[in-house]
Amino acid sequence: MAVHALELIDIRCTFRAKDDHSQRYTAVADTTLRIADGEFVSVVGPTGCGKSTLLNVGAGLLEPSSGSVRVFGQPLSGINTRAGYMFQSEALLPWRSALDNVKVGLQYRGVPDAQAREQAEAWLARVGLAGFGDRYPHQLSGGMRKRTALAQVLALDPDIILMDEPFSALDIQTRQLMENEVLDLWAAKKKAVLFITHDLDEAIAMSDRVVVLSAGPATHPIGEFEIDLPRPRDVAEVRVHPRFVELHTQIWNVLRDEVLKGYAQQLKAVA
Ligand SMILES: Nc1ncnc2c1ncn2[C@@H]1O[C@H](COP(=O)(O)OP(=O)(O)OP(=O)(O)O)[C@@H](O)[C@H]1O
Repeated sequence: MAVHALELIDIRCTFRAKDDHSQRYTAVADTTLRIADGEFVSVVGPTGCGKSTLLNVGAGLLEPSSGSVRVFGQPLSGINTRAGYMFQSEALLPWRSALDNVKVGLQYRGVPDAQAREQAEAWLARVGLAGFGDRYPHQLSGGMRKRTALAQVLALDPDIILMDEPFSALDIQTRQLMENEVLDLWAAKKKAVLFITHDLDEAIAMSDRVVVLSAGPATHPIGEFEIDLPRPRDVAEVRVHPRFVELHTQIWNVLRDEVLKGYAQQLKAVA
């Protein structure tokens, strides 16, 4: 049997409720998610359902209340050192240049300075930022900052890439450019990717497989779809492919009720 890059097995995550610490809130329950080596898997679900919680479990940043995590067949304890993590929010150090931001992870790993510089420059060039290495984050556009963050993650050559709505803050054109760039980089190295998004179009355009989560509490997978669209893909062009439209309809049929439930819960929470 093939070894999976990442396995989340029978995961449950229970937190103390934010407003009343005597109460418990089970965000995720009965969730098993396996990602094969080289597979691109997206997880979609209504807002607040537990997508980031699952990603944090896979990154080793959050210990589940029960269940287990395996990385290339080995039980995970502590931080998942084989994974690189790209967040929704800005993760660049504002006082470091783009080049130094990409270098920092390599330096923590003990790569000598000259070599770290060379690798960081090569990665900045690969994400289209050759010549921008001396700019500070505030001197870069939102898309350029995302490219820098991407170079920062990929420079470490992780076997697993965890991405939590990395492009949600970008305008649609920049977002599609970045999505295509990620697909090109992924096709060259074929790492396992766990991609979290609430955007179903993005999930279908990028992935080999889309997993749909239920609304919370006790979020769990309620559908799983193989995305059998041809590759290489252009995320803008693939959206008009008849099979894309078919898959979108099938998945949306499963997701729609959960989105409505999630929305109703949000309204209740602010009432
Ligand atoms: N540390 C925590 N303590 C208490 N509750 C938490 C904690 N982390 C997450 N939660 C709750 O668990 C649920 C799932 O949160 P999570 O951030 O994983 O959802 P999400 O699907 O990623 O959300 P979004 O779509 O808004 O990004 C939410 O109700 C959240 O308030």
